[in-house]
Amino acid sequence: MSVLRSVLLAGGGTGGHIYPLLAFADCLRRHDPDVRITCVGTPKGLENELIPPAGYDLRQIPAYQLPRSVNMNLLRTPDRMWRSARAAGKVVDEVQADVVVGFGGYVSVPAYLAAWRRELPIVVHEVNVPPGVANRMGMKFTKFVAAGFPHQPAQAEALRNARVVGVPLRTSISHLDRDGLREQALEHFGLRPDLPVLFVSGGSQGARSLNLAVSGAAKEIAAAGIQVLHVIGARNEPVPVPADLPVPYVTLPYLSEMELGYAAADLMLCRGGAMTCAEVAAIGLPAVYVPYPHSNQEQKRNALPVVEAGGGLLVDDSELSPDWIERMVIPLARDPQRLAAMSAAAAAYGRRDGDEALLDYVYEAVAAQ
Ligand SMILES: CC(=O)N[C@H]1[C@@H](OP(=O)(O)OP(=O)(O)OC[C@H]2O[C@@H](n3ccc(=O)[nH]c3=O)[C@H](O)[C@@H]2O)O[C@H](CO)[C@@H](O)[C@@H]1O
Repeated sequence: MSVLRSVLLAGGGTGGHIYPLLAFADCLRRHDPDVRITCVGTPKGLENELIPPAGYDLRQIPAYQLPRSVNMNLLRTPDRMWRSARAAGKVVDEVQADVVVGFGGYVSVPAYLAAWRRELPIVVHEVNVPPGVANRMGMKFTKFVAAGFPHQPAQAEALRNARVVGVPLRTSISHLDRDGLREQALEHFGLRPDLPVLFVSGGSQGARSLNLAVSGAAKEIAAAGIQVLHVIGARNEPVPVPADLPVPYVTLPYLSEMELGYAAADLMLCRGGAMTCAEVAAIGLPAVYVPYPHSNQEQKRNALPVVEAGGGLLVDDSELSPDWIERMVIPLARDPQRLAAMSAAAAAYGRRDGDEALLDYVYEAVAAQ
C-alpha cells in the first residue's frame, strides 16, 4: 500500500456532496494522522459552514457557472472555469497533493482540471445513482470512478464501470448500535418504550408533502398506538398536530444527532436523498421512501435498489396522503415480523464501510500512477 502525504478533497454546494467528503476525511485521518488534508470550496458555498468547523483546511477558489451539459469541448470551457482551475492548481502545487478526490458539485471540476493538467491521480466519488454534471465531467479524466450504489443498467450509463464502494458515512451512523442506543434515544425525545415509533424526515430541508400527509393522519396513527418523531425542516411551517393525542407525537425543526432518531425508530418515512438512502439501509432501518418528484427522478433512482432488495416501500409523492398513510404505513408499523424482514433486507443491501472502501480505492489509484 502506497503512503499518502497530501490529499486534496473537492466537493461542495450541497450537503449531499460535503457529508461524504467529511466522512472520508475523518477516515483518512484515523488511518494516517500525518497525512495533509486540504479541501477546496467556493466563497459562498455551504462548504464554508461545514468544513472548517470539522477541523479541515478549506481553500477558496473563485466560483463559476457550471455548464448544463457534459458534451462540450473542454478547451472551449468558459474562461471563468479556467480561472478557477488555475486557482485550484495553485492549491494543488502548494500542498503538493498526491491525489485529488472529488465528490461532485461545481467546485470539483476545477480541481479535476488542475489534477489532469499535472497528471495527478484523480478519484471521482458519485453519491447519487444518476451522476451529476460535475462528476460526469470528472469521469472524462480518470478511470478511477467510485459509486455509492450498485449500477442499474437502464439508469446510470456513466457509472457502468465504476467501483461500487458505498457511501462514506459519519461514524456516529456507520458505527451505530440501534438496539444499544434505543433506550437512551427514546428517553431523549420523551417517547415511550412500549410502542412503535415512526420517524419522519424529509432530508436536510424537510419535505412539505410528508409533513402534510403525516400530520393529517396524526389522529389515526395515534389511535393505532404508534408514536411519531417528526423532523419538519428548519424553514417549513410547523405541522398542525392535534393537542389531545393519546400517544406522543414529537416535532422538531432539525435534528443534528440523526443517530438518536434512527435508534428510536422502528420505521422511517423519508425522501430518497442519497445520504438518507445510504444511512437508512446501512443501519437496517425499514423505510417508506417518498422520492422528491423533481430533479430528473434522481431520488427515485436512489431509493429503488434498496426497495427492490426488500428493505422498504416506495410511493410517489403524488400518491402520498393521510389516507395512504392509514392504509399502508399504519399496518406496517404494527407488524414486527414484516419490519424485521425489511430490516434484514435493508442491512444486507446497505453497507457501513463506504469510507474504508473508498480509501482502499484511493490507495489503488495512487499506486497505479
Ligand atoms: C431535493 C434535492 O435536490 N435533494 C438532493 C439533496 O438531498 P438532501 O440534502 O436532503 O440530502 P440527503 O438525503 O442525501 O442527506 C441529508 C443528510 O442530512 C442529514 N440530516 C437530515 C435531516 C436532519 O434533521 N438532520 C440531519 O443530520 C441526514 O442524516 C443526511 O446525512 O442532496 C442529495 C445528495 O446529493 C440528493 O440525492 C437529493 O436528491
